[in-house]
Amino acid sequence: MMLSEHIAREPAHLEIERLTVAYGRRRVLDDISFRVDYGERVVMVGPNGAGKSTLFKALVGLVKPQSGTIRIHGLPPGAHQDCVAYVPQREEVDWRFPVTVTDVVMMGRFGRLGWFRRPTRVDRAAVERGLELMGIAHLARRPIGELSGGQQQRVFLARALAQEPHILLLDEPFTGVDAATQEATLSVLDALRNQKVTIILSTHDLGLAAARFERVLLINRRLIGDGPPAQALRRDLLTEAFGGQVLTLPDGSVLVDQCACN
Ligand SMILES: Nc1ncnc2c1ncn2[C@@H]1O[C@H](COP(=O)(O)OP(=O)(O)OP(=O)(O)O)[C@@H](O)[C@H]1O
Repeated sequence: MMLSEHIAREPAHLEIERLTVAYGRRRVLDDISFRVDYGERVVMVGPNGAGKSTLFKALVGLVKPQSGTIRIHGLPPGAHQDCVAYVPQREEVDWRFPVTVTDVVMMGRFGRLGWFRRPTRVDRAAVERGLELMGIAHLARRPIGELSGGQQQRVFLARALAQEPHILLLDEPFTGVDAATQEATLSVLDALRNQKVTIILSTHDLGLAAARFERVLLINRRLIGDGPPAQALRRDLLTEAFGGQVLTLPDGSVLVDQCACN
Protein backbone atom coordinates (compact mmCIF):
# COMPACT_ATOMS: atom_id res chain seq x y z
CA MET A 1 0.00 0.00 0.00
CA MET A 2 1.29 3.50 -0.85
CA LEU A 3 1.91 5.79 2.12
CA SER A 4 -0.47 8.41 0.71
CA GLU A 5 -3.29 5.84 0.59
CA HIS A 6 -2.52 4.87 4.16
CA ILE A 7 -2.69 8.50 5.34
CA ALA A 8 -5.92 9.02 3.48
CA ARG A 9 -7.56 6.03 5.18
CA GLU A 10 -6.22 6.34 8.73
CA PRO A 11 -6.01 9.36 11.04
CA ALA A 12 -2.28 10.11 10.86
CA HIS A 13 -0.49 9.81 14.17
CA LEU A 14 2.51 8.61 16.08
CA GLU A 15 2.04 5.74 18.48
CA ILE A 16 4.60 4.47 20.97
CA GLU A 17 3.75 1.39 22.96
CA ARG A 18 5.76 -0.06 25.84
CA LEU A 19 9.02 1.22 24.36
CA THR A 20 12.17 0.05 26.10
CA VAL A 21 15.64 1.01 24.84
CA ALA A 22 18.95 -0.12 26.32
CA TYR A 23 22.59 0.64 25.56
CA GLY A 24 24.26 -2.65 26.39
CA ARG A 25 22.69 -3.79 29.63
CA ARG A 26 21.65 -0.30 30.69
CA ARG A 27 17.99 0.63 30.15
CA VAL A 28 17.67 4.30 29.29
CA LEU A 29 13.99 4.23 28.30
CA ASP A 30 11.68 1.92 30.19
CA ASP A 31 8.17 0.93 29.20
CA ILE A 32 7.18 4.25 27.60
CA SER A 33 3.78 4.56 25.95
CA PHE A 34 2.10 7.60 24.45
CA ARG A 35 0.33 8.67 21.31
CA VAL A 36 0.56 11.94 19.43
CA ASP A 37 -2.19 13.02 17.10
CA TYR A 38 -1.57 14.73 13.80
CA GLY A 39 -0.76 18.41 14.28
CA GLU A 40 -0.13 18.21 18.03
CA ARG A 41 2.67 20.28 19.60
CA VAL A 42 4.48 18.41 22.30
CA VAL A 43 7.42 19.43 24.45
CA MET A 44 9.62 16.86 26.15
CA VAL A 45 11.38 17.77 29.40
CA GLY A 46 13.56 15.84 31.81
CA PRO A 47 16.99 16.02 33.45
CA ASN A 48 20.32 15.39 31.69
CA GLY A 49 20.57 11.77 30.67
CA ALA A 50 16.81 11.21 30.97
CA GLY A 51 16.67 9.57 27.55
CA LYS A 52 15.16 12.41 25.50
CA SER A 53 17.70 12.21 22.66
CA THR A 54 17.45 8.44 22.70
CA LEU A 55 13.70 8.70 22.22
CA PHE A 56 14.17 10.97 19.19
CA LYS A 57 16.73 8.55 17.75
CA ALA A 58 14.34 5.65 18.25
CA LEU A 59 11.65 7.63 16.41
CA VAL A 60 13.85 7.97 13.33
CA GLY A 61 15.20 4.43 13.52
CA LEU A 62 18.75 5.39 14.62
CA VAL A 63 18.49 3.20 17.74
CA LYS A 64 16.64 -0.08 17.93
CA PRO A 65 14.21 -0.72 20.76
CA GLN A 66 14.90 -3.64 23.06
CA SER A 67 11.14 -4.14 23.17
CA GLY A 68 7.93 -2.29 22.39
CA THR A 69 6.75 -0.71 19.19
CA ILE A 70 6.80 2.63 17.40
CA ARG A 71 4.30 3.32 14.66
CA ILE A 72 4.33 6.40 12.44
CA HIS A 73 1.25 6.57 10.25
CA GLY A 74 0.84 2.92 11.24
CA LEU A 75 4.30 1.88 9.98
CA PRO A 76 7.62 1.32 11.81
CA PRO A 77 10.33 4.06 11.85
CA GLY A 78 12.37 4.14 8.67
CA ALA A 79 9.51 2.84 6.52
CA HIS A 80 8.83 6.37 5.29
CA GLN A 81 11.73 8.43 6.63
CA ASP A 82 10.76 11.31 4.43
CA CYS A 83 7.81 12.45 6.51
CA VAL A 84 9.84 12.70 9.73
CA ALA A 85 12.41 15.50 9.98
CA TYR A 86 14.90 15.32 12.84
CA VAL A 87 17.07 18.19 14.03
CA PRO A 88 19.72 16.72 16.35
CA GLN A 89 21.50 18.58 19.12
CA ARG A 90 24.13 20.90 17.67
CA GLU A 91 27.08 19.18 19.29
CA GLU A 92 26.22 15.96 17.45
CA VAL A 93 27.02 17.55 14.09
CA ASP A 94 30.50 17.68 12.51
CA TRP A 95 30.78 21.36 11.57
CA ARG A 96 34.05 20.95 9.65
CA PHE A 97 32.10 19.56 6.69
CA PRO A 98 33.08 21.70 3.66
CA VAL A 99 29.55 22.45 2.47
CA THR A 100 27.53 25.60 1.97
CA VAL A 101 24.28 26.52 3.68
CA THR A 102 22.34 25.72 0.48
CA ASP A 103 24.00 22.28 0.27
CA VAL A 104 22.92 21.50 3.83
CA VAL A 105 19.35 22.67 3.29
CA MET A 106 19.14 20.73 0.00
CA MET A 107 19.94 17.58 2.02
CA GLY A 108 16.40 17.94 3.36
CA ARG A 109 15.25 17.02 -0.16
CA PHE A 110 17.44 13.92 -0.55
CA GLY A 111 14.71 11.57 0.64
CA ARG A 112 12.68 12.72 -2.35
CA LEU A 113 15.64 13.26 -4.69
CA GLY A 114 17.53 10.08 -4.13
CA TRP A 115 21.23 10.80 -3.88
CA PHE A 116 21.88 10.92 -7.63
CA ARG A 117 18.92 12.82 -9.06
CA ARG A 118 19.48 16.49 -9.88
CA PRO A 119 17.41 18.99 -7.89
CA THR A 120 14.30 20.18 -9.71
CA ARG A 121 12.68 23.60 -9.61
CA VAL A 122 10.35 22.27 -6.88
CA ASP A 123 13.34 21.18 -4.78
CA ARG A 124 15.05 24.54 -5.20
CA ALA A 125 11.86 26.38 -4.29
CA ALA A 126 11.48 24.27 -1.11
CA VAL A 127 15.08 25.09 -0.17
CA GLU A 128 14.55 28.81 -0.80
CA ARG A 129 11.36 28.75 1.27
CA GLY A 130 13.21 27.08 4.18
CA LEU A 131 16.01 29.65 4.01
CA GLU A 132 13.55 32.54 3.91
CA LEU A 133 11.39 31.22 6.73
CA MET A 134 14.47 30.99 8.94
CA GLY A 135 15.72 34.45 7.84
CA ILE A 136 19.01 33.14 6.39
CA ALA A 137 18.57 33.58 2.61
CA HIS A 138 21.54 35.99 2.70
CA LEU A 139 23.78 33.21 4.06
CA ALA A 140 22.95 30.74 1.26
CA ARG A 141 26.49 30.53 -0.19
CA ARG A 142 28.42 30.63 3.07
CA PRO A 143 30.26 27.53 4.34
CA ILE A 144 28.32 26.09 7.27
CA GLY A 145 31.42 25.87 9.50
CA GLU A 146 31.87 29.67 9.43
CA LEU A 147 28.49 30.49 10.94
CA SER A 148 27.57 31.31 14.54
CA GLY A 149 25.77 28.75 16.69
CA GLY A 150 22.42 30.48 16.23
CA GLN A 151 22.91 30.69 12.45
CA GLN A 152 23.84 26.99 12.27
CA GLN A 153 20.70 26.12 14.21
CA ARG A 154 18.65 28.12 11.69
CA VAL A 155 20.29 26.22 8.82
CA PHE A 156 19.31 22.88 10.33
CA LEU A 157 15.78 24.07 10.86
CA ALA A 158 15.66 25.28 7.26
CA ARG A 159 16.81 21.83 6.15
CA ALA A 160 14.03 20.22 8.20
CA LEU A 161 11.46 22.63 6.71
CA ALA A 162 12.71 21.93 3.15
CA GLN A 163 11.89 18.29 3.81
CA GLU A 164 8.21 19.32 4.19
CA PRO A 165 7.71 16.85 7.04
CA HIS A 166 4.52 15.65 8.73
CA ILE A 167 6.44 15.25 11.97
CA LEU A 168 9.21 17.59 13.10
CA LEU A 169 11.54 16.44 15.90
CA LEU A 170 13.76 19.09 17.50
CA ASP A 171 16.31 18.03 20.10
CA GLU A 172 17.10 20.99 22.36
CA PRO A 173 17.04 23.55 19.56
CA PHE A 174 17.42 26.48 21.99
CA THR A 175 20.55 25.38 23.82
CA GLY A 176 23.33 27.87 23.14
CA VAL A 177 21.37 29.99 20.67
CA ASP A 178 20.54 33.70 20.87
CA ALA A 179 17.10 35.01 21.86
CA ALA A 180 16.36 36.16 18.28
CA THR A 181 16.94 32.64 16.90
CA GLN A 182 14.76 31.17 19.64
CA GLU A 183 11.93 33.59 18.82
CA ALA A 184 12.31 33.03 15.05
CA THR A 185 12.11 29.29 15.61
CA LEU A 186 9.06 29.54 17.84
CA SER A 187 7.23 31.71 15.33
CA VAL A 188 7.99 29.26 12.50
CA LEU A 189 6.62 26.48 14.72
CA ASP A 190 3.49 28.57 15.34
CA ALA A 191 3.08 29.02 11.58
CA LEU A 192 3.41 25.27 11.01
CA ARG A 193 0.36 24.78 13.23
CA ASN A 194 -1.82 25.79 10.25
CA GLN A 195 -0.25 23.04 8.15
CA LYS A 196 -0.97 20.41 10.80
CA VAL A 197 2.69 19.54 11.22
CA THR A 198 3.23 17.50 14.38
CA ILE A 199 6.03 18.92 16.52
CA ILE A 200 7.99 17.26 19.30
CA LEU A 201 10.69 19.41 20.85
CA SER A 202 12.93 18.87 23.88
CA THR A 203 14.14 21.64 26.16
CA HIS A 204 15.52 22.23 29.63
CA ASP A 205 13.52 25.46 29.91
CA LEU A 206 10.40 24.64 31.92
CA GLY A 207 9.06 28.20 31.62
CA LEU A 208 9.18 28.02 27.84
CA ALA A 209 7.65 24.54 27.87
CA ALA A 210 4.73 25.75 29.97
CA ALA A 211 4.22 29.00 28.05
CA ARG A 212 4.47 27.80 24.46
CA PHE A 213 3.27 24.19 24.31
CA GLU A 214 -0.08 22.56 24.91
CA ARG A 215 1.26 19.21 25.97
CA VAL A 216 4.28 18.19 28.04
CA LEU A 217 5.97 14.80 28.31
CA LEU A 218 7.98 14.66 31.55
CA ILE A 219 10.61 11.96 31.17
CA ASN A 220 13.27 10.36 33.26
CA ARG A 221 13.80 6.89 31.83
CA ARG A 222 10.07 6.38 32.40
CA LEU A 223 7.23 8.64 31.34
CA ILE A 224 6.45 10.49 34.57
CA GLY A 225 4.00 13.11 33.35
CA ASP A 226 1.95 13.56 30.19
CA GLY A 227 -0.62 16.28 29.70
CA PRO A 228 -1.15 20.04 29.68
CA PRO A 229 1.66 21.94 31.46
CA ALA A 230 -0.32 22.49 34.67
CA GLN A 231 -0.88 18.76 34.95
CA ALA A 232 2.43 17.32 33.70
CA LEU A 233 4.65 19.87 35.48
CA ARG A 234 3.13 19.42 38.95
CA ARG A 235 5.70 19.78 41.71
CA ASP A 236 5.43 16.19 42.88
CA LEU A 237 6.05 14.92 39.34
CA LEU A 238 8.94 17.35 38.82
CA THR A 239 10.48 16.19 42.09
CA GLU A 240 10.14 12.60 40.95
CA ALA A 241 11.72 13.36 37.58
CA PHE A 242 14.51 15.70 38.68
CA GLY A 243 15.33 14.19 42.09
CA GLY A 244 17.45 16.46 44.25
CA GLN A 245 18.29 18.94 41.47
CA VAL A 246 17.67 22.65 41.89
CA LEU A 247 15.02 23.61 39.38
CA THR A 248 13.42 26.85 38.22
CA LEU A 249 9.69 26.22 37.87
CA PRO A 250 7.48 27.74 35.16
CA ASP A 251 6.19 30.32 37.68
CA GLY A 252 9.77 31.45 38.38
CA SER A 253 9.99 29.89 41.85
CA VAL A 254 12.81 27.51 42.66
CA LEU A 255 12.36 23.89 43.61
CA VAL A 256 15.12 22.37 45.74
CA ASP A 257 14.39 18.72 46.34
CA GLN A 258 11.09 18.61 48.28
CA CYS A 259 11.24 22.29 49.32
CA ALA A 260 9.68 24.93 47.04
CA CYS A 261 11.20 28.30 47.92
CA ASN A 262 9.93 31.52 46.34
N1 LIG B 1 25.48 5.67 22.23
C1 LIG B 1 25.37 5.50 23.55
N2 LIG B 1 25.96 4.47 24.17
C2 LIG B 1 25.85 4.28 25.49
N3 LIG B 1 25.14 5.08 26.31
C3 LIG B 1 24.53 6.13 25.76
C4 LIG B 1 24.60 6.39 24.34
N4 LIG B 1 23.88 7.51 24.09
C5 LIG B 1 23.37 7.92 25.27
N5 LIG B 1 23.76 7.09 26.27
C6 LIG B 1 23.38 7.19 27.69
O1 LIG B 1 21.97 7.03 27.74
C7 LIG B 1 21.40 7.92 28.71
C8 LIG B 1 20.35 8.78 28.03
O2 LIG B 1 21.01 9.69 27.16
P1 LIG B 1 20.23 10.73 26.24
O3 LIG B 1 21.27 11.47 25.47
O4 LIG B 1 19.17 10.04 25.52
O5 LIG B 1 19.58 11.68 27.36
P2 LIG B 1 19.02 13.16 27.25
O6 LIG B 1 17.78 13.21 28.08
O7 LIG B 1 18.89 13.56 25.83
O8 LIG B 1 20.16 13.99 27.96
P3 LIG B 1 20.59 15.57 27.78
O9 LIG B 1 19.46 16.38 28.29
O10 LIG B 1 21.81 15.66 28.63
O11 LIG B 1 20.88 15.76 26.31
C9 LIG B 1 22.55 8.71 29.30
O12 LIG B 1 22.94 8.10 30.51
C10 LIG B 1 23.65 8.57 28.26
O13 LIG B 1 24.92 8.61 28.88
